[in-house]
Amino acid sequence: MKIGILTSGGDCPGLNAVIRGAVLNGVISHDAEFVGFRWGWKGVVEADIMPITRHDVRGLSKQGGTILGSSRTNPFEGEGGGPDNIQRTLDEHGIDAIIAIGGEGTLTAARRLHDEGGINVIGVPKTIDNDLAATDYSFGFDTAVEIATEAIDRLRTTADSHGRCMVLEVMGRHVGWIALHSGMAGGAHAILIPEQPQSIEQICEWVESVRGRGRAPLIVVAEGFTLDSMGEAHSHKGLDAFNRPRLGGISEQLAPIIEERTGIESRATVLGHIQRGGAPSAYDRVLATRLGMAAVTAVYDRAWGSMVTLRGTDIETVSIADATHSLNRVPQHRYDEAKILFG
Ligand SMILES: Nc1ncnc2c1ncn2[C@@H]1O[C@H](COP(=O)(O)OP(=O)(O)OP(=O)(O)O)[C@@H](O)[C@H]1O
Ligand SMILES: O=P(O)(O)OC[C@H]1O[C@](O)(CO)[C@@H](O)[C@@H]1O
Ligand SMILES: [Mg+2]
Repeated sequence: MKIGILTSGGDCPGLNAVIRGAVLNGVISHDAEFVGFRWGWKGVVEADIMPITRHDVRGLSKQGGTILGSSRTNPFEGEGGGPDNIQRTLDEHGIDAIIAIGGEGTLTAARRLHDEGGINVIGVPKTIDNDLAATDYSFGFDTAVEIATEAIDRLRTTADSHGRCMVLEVMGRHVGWIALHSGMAGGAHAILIPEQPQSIEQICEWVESVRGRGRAPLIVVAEGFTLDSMGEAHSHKGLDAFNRPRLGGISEQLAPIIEERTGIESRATVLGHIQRGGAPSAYDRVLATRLGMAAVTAVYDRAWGSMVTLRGTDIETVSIADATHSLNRVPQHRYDEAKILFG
């Protein structure tokens, strides 16, 4: 078989490890041939296709980013878009199946191409946010948490030196998993996540209680967090390619308010894309490699329209529809557990 691979949506440490896992399993176990679509669905729509050999994936599991490039192109748009045109392109290039590695948007597009046009697609979940349902963890999350935790550790020493309040902003558009895990790992005094709007009074109460014990307060906030007085998440950077607000900057809103209300000098740090760059952790390399290998097995099982997933310690297969109908949000009991440590 000839299998085409694409990476779409925001990049994520571990994408290259998925590609390597797929190619090695395909070549070794099935004598498969591989090509890559450049820049996500854009490469499918524009037939921008490159060969991927076993040689091309050498040493790739530790490499950040994606050798194929990524974008937020919609595969239903443009001259070569839509299931009929895409099937024609696949036929012209003798491609039997697509392995689509992406988040909820990419996988929804993959499901529609399969359901509406019969395209042979297998999905692989990727997101540093860990917001995809139907998989216990997604690769990239562990790496992002590690990077955010290191940032907390570093902010703590400078905060202590000046007696300041530090507000660290991490990614997490709809869910607060990165904030929750890095905040717990780094001993944050408050963790603010999209699932749990808070009042500014409550935040300042936590800050003052920390100062009362002679400590420098450290707050972790996810970019999608809202104060209970805000209608929607803070955004001042315009829209993304799919016309959604680009988030970021809530920490810069909070720090001056905290300073004004508590009198504690406060600083904001936006960690941004540092969380998505660089080498994946060992955990993410293993998870990504296993998912890539399993995606090829799913191709040979002709399990079209399904996604490979982590359940406990096993890699399983679910329908993409099941994986995309809801988000993996931080449940109440996990927040309540973390909250015992606030203030
Ligand atoms: N319902 C949909 N139908 C068709 N295409 C879609 C749909 N939702 C998203 N897409 C396309 O898939 C692209 C990738 O989706 P998106 O930008 O949300 O990234 P993602 O795969 O979810 O990864 P990330 O974790 O970065 O959000 C979108 O830019 C859009 O072009
Ligand atoms: O800056 P970009 O690449 O458009 O995307 C940023 C978004 O992508 C993510 O990193 C992953 O979905 C979000 O946390 C963030 O809001
Ligand atoms: Mg998305």
